[in-house]
Amino acid sequence: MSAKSKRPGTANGQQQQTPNECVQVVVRCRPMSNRERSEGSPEVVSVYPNRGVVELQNLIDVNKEQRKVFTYDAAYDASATQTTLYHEVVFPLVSSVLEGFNGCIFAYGQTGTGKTFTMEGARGNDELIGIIPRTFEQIWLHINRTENFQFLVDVSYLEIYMEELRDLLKPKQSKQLEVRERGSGVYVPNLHAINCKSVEDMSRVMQLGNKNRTVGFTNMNAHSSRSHAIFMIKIEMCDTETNTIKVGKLNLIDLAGSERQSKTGASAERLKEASKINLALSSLGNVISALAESSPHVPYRDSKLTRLLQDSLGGNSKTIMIANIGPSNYNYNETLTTLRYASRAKSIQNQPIKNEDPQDAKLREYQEEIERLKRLIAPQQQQRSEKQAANKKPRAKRPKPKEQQLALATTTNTEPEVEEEESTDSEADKENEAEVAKSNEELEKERVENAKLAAKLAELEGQLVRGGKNLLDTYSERQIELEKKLVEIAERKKREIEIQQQLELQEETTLEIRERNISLEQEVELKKRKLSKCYAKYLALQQELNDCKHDHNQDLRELEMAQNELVKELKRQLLIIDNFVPIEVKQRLYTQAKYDEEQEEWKFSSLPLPMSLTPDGKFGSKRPVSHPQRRRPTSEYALQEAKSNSPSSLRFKSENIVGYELEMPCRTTQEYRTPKVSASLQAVLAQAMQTGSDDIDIVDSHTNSLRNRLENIINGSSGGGNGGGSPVGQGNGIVPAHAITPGSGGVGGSNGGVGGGVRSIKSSRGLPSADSNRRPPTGRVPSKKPASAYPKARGLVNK
Ligand SMILES: Nc1ncnc2c1ncn2[C@@H]1O[C@H](COP(=O)(O)OP(=O)(O)OP(=O)(O)O)[C@@H](O)[C@H]1O
Repeated sequence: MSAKSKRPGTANGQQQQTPNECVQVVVRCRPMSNRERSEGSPEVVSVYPNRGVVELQNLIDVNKEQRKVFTYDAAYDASATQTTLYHEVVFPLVSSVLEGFNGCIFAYGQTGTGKTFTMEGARGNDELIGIIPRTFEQIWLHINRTENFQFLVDVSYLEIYMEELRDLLKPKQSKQLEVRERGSGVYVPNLHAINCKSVEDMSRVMQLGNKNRTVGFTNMNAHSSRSHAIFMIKIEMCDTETNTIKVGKLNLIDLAGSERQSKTGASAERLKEASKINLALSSLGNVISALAESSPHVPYRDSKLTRLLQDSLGGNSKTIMIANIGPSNYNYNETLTTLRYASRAKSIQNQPIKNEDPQDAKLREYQEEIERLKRLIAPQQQQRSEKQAANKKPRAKRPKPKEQQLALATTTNTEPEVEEEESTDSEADKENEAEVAKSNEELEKERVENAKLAAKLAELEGQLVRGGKNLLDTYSERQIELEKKLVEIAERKKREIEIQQQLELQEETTLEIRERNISLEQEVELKKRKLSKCYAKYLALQQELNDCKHDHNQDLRELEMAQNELVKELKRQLLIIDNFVPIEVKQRLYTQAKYDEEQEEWKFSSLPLPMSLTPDGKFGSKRPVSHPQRRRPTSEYALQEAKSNSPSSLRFKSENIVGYELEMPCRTTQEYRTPKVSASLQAVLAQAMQTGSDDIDIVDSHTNSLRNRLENIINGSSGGGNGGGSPVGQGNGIVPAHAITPGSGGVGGSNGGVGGGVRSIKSSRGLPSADSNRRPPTGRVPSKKPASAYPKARGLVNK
């Protein structure tokens, strides 16, 4: 979704738009850790809080630019206290939230640089409490001071662990949490919210959530956050005089730290976590870069984290990014990356909106419900009291026909029938009593109903907090004054930094203007200087590009390593499945396993147990029952299977593992195959073997020429003597090694002809003779040897 296309609508009530506002970026550098000190790693970060400047020194590569300077909205060194940071940076933002704006503060940085310390603080030390608990105090101080206002404060707490949303206030909730979008921004349906009425209530909720948060040990941080945690506060405020409602939402985010696997010493599980953390953080980096470059496409949908931060980055929220860094040279590359992202984030523009009279305000709903309940209860109470009064009065006897008769009788002086009169009287009394009992019953019912309504009314009214109630209980006047002064000082400091930065900028421009007005010669000089400046900038950019490439490659390598680890783990598990899980079970598991695209994980669909109909007509399990006389529970089925010889019964013979045959490794070599030798040559060889000689040398594999040469040798054995003119010396042929001597006629001096494809085949007797020992095994023709004295008719000559 593009940054421009994504603007919250005004469908739900009025949303007052204010001018665009940049994301406020603050850098905080923590002190050197004990480990860094003991390792003697030098400090390479210099912070100039008065100018909002951070300087990073490069001690690693002398060929690169030595100092890198970054400017931010504010910069804090190791000496900055939690209170200073809160008053100077966070206080104004929370004040805006209390006016009905959306606000977001997120801590970003490498692992172990103090994100959790900044957001939550150190537990058990009031001076060191972090931003989140301090916002509780500011919010309730404001509520307790504000008269004629009703407040409704709800708190939620969630984490993103391995790309999955988890409700930290209801960790066992089975419903899958999702990020959704509507007119007023992103939200998480079904996320549990707890109503709070004091600082203590909110602290309790925070502690409850922290207990459920995923943390772990790494080499870089003993208490490392393995998830991104988001603490959400929603404050609805109603002006009781004008009856207008405002809603302020504050998201306080402690991100998990980016980390290098090599430094954190991650195990397989930590590696998976780290790769998800790094992926989410790199998608956050991509969103920041896209927004900074006003790219038409902003990849919010790449991760759950960026989806949740959609309103805070390029959306309708006032946002503060706190970039945490470490001072040591050991973390130079990570610090540089954080400073670069922080620098880019400065140019992200948001369009904060004031949420006035939103339709979905719970407070309005509650007020309407309270009114309705009040309207219901009041007339019922009146009716009840009337009824009660009526029941208490002695009931006037109804004018009965008999009384009328009596009256008539007195006037006419006739005698009434007394007996009849008495019986009708008692009947009327009975009727009266029944009526009273009935109305009492009705009254009781109404009373119970009313009590229920009153309880609901009390509950709803209890959730709403009236402002301006117990100001003096919470803070004394002097404290309030002090707070005001602190905020004023913070404002002044902020302005000072701004002025200082403007001054520096103006100085630069004045210098440029002055330089512009000088002579031509100087202009050349100026241009040269400008050129060198540009060149330096170009070099710096090139350097940055190289660094980015290097970072990218490193990320890639780490991902590959993570992938390798995962593949290894997968192979191990497959090996276990292949060797230790029975085939039927394996097949059943494979058919049951389904990949859930949405959750990106495998799930088992449960298959019903095989059921059969028993003789008495009931369904029973097919699973065989255990045999009673066995040492360990064994089913009938297993016993039957054990007796049979089918391959599947192996698992029932004894223990599974013992019953399986070993899987032998596959063969990687081939059987030795004797080379093809022509029949004639074989015959010759066989003949030669019969001579009982030790070694025979055969030179060349050409059968025909072999035959020729053999014949030559056999026929012209006399020529084997001195000066025989044999063709042997001319190249290929079977050469009786001893026959080839320098002095042997045609052979002499023609050793070159014997070279090339010389092969040596030993006789089956294997061991070389004493003679052969003397001969070099290279197949080269010995230079001096006596002429052969062996029978020539056989074609081969013994050594
Ligand atoms: N400004 C600071 N002053 C003193 N100590 C600090 C400061 N910042 C961080 N620390 C200490 O550094 C250590 C690591 O801090 P913390 O756990 O907050 O890092 P983190 O960035 O949240 O790490 P992770 O991403 O692994 O969760 C803690 O012991 C913390 O007390």
